[in-house]
Amino acid sequence: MDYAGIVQALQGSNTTAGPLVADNVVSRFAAEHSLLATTVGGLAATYVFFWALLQFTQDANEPPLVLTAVPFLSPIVGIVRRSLDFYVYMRDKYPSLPTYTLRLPGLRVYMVNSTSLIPAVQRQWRTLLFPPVTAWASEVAMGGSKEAVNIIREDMVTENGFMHAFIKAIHPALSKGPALDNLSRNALGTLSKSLDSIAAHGSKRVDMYEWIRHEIMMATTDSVYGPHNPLRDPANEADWLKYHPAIMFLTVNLLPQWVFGGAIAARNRLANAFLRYHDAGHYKQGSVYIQRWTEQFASWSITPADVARFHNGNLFALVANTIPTAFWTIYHVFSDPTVLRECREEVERTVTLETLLKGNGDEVRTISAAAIKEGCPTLASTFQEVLRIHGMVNSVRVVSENHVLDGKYLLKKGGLVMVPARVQHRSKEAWGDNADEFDHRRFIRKPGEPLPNPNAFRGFGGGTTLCPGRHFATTEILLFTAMLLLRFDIVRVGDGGKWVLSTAANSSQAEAVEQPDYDFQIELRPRPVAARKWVVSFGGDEESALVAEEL
Ligand code: HEM
Repeated sequence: MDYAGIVQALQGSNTTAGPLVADNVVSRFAAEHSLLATTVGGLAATYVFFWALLQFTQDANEPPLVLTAVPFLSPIVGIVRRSLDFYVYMRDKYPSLPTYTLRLPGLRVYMVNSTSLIPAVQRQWRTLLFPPVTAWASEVAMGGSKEAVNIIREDMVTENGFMHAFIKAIHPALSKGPALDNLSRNALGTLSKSLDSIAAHGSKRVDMYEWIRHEIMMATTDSVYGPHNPLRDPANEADWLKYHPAIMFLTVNLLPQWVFGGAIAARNRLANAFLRYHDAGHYKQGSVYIQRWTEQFASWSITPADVARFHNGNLFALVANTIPTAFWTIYHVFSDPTVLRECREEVERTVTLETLLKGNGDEVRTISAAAIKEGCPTLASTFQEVLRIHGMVNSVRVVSENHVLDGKYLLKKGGLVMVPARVQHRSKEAWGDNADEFDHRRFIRKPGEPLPNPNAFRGFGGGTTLCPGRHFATTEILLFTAMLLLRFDIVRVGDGGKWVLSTAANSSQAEAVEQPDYDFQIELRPRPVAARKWVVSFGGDEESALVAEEL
């Protein structure tokens, strides 16, 4: 019976036929629609069941529960719908909540909004653990064997466990000192050679992101892996480009692995290339960093096949964030005439010119890392503003036992704590009313003005997991940008020469920095001094490391 028929029958029940006819009509309707009634009833019962489950399993002392309209599913819908904007949207929707709970199927997520709660989270690094996140990625995204992952998982709390020992072992090779200077010197050596070659051949048109990606990839991996850098083989670089976009999906692990068959095959080929590098002992000619890194695995009896798999993870740490950060820095410096002028003036003042008396009187121009550090506050501030505006790390911690955060909020064992950088970076309380705008001078220290709250800056994370590679990345990016400023003009090709900031909505959330949604062409035009001899100097008696937090 269709709708019109039902209406007609029910209207008929008010006529002379009386209540008997009406009863018949209703029972016929009920009989014919029993399936619909059962379904609606079932759905209602299911809804009530899950709603009750949600309410009864939520402790009153946990952070307030939100997004419960469709129990366990509303948060997923919100995350999928709003993607990167989800966390800021939630902060604005619930401005009075320092922290809140999201309930997903089988999982509690405690989101941290309030800047003042961040030190409390970071202090509890033995209870709110980062190593399980690394162990998980080692298994599902890098394909580590069960044996190797068990070694990583065995003790994730004390200094006796693999992860803490590992981080402790690599830190000195990435901290101020000769090992870091060598890393930076070699990376800048590769970049200089590439710029020399462009300068020698006149202008060059490139796709901006792709060009920076390749340059940073080669410079970083040359300096880390040494003369036998596997990424120098174009086949290995191509395999990285096939594997990299799948890392986020492999880490989330919702879809079956065969969906990513091509990416996994590329990952395995790349691991084989690293295995050959490892077996030949080529790391011994690489940086101190890669030597310590490798020795650490060996001392925990992790097999070469697994070491090779974890090289893929190391490659991710090395380049996944350095590349987009370099891109946005160069973009913001060259796309805005004011930023360009101010940064170029600063950098030009640091250059020392030496005329060689021997030979034919050639000139040598030297950029010193120490002089850039001391003399370029606007460039340094622009770099930090890039990390503030484009930094999007979602620091995740696993709750290893019930814990009352800051004496107020019960966090239950097995839950996740998340500190989304974007919430902090777009906080008006921390950064003022123009928090959403790019202000290249924001980080320049002005006398009498208070410094911004350091907890609201999450570009390199914070606490015990503060990025150990931050000095290397900072030095590489700032000196690359400085060399470009000195030697090249950059012109936007197409679109009437207008620089338009790319959206970043499709960014992989495995990364700590947004990635542009599209690429575009630029032309590198050598300035009159471009083809002269340029030298980048490090070390000596000077303090050369561009230490991120000292900028
Ligand atoms: C601009 C470039 C970079 C950015 C923005 C960046 C960002 C970050 C962030 C935000 C974290 C903390 C993650 C968290 O707490 O959840 C982190 C951790 C880490 N980063 Fe970086 N990173 C960069 C470059 C590098 C480089 C070049 C290396 C390697 C030499 C590196 C190695 C690491 C490692 C090993 C960790 C984990 C630390 C731990 O487990 O305690 N990063 N990075």
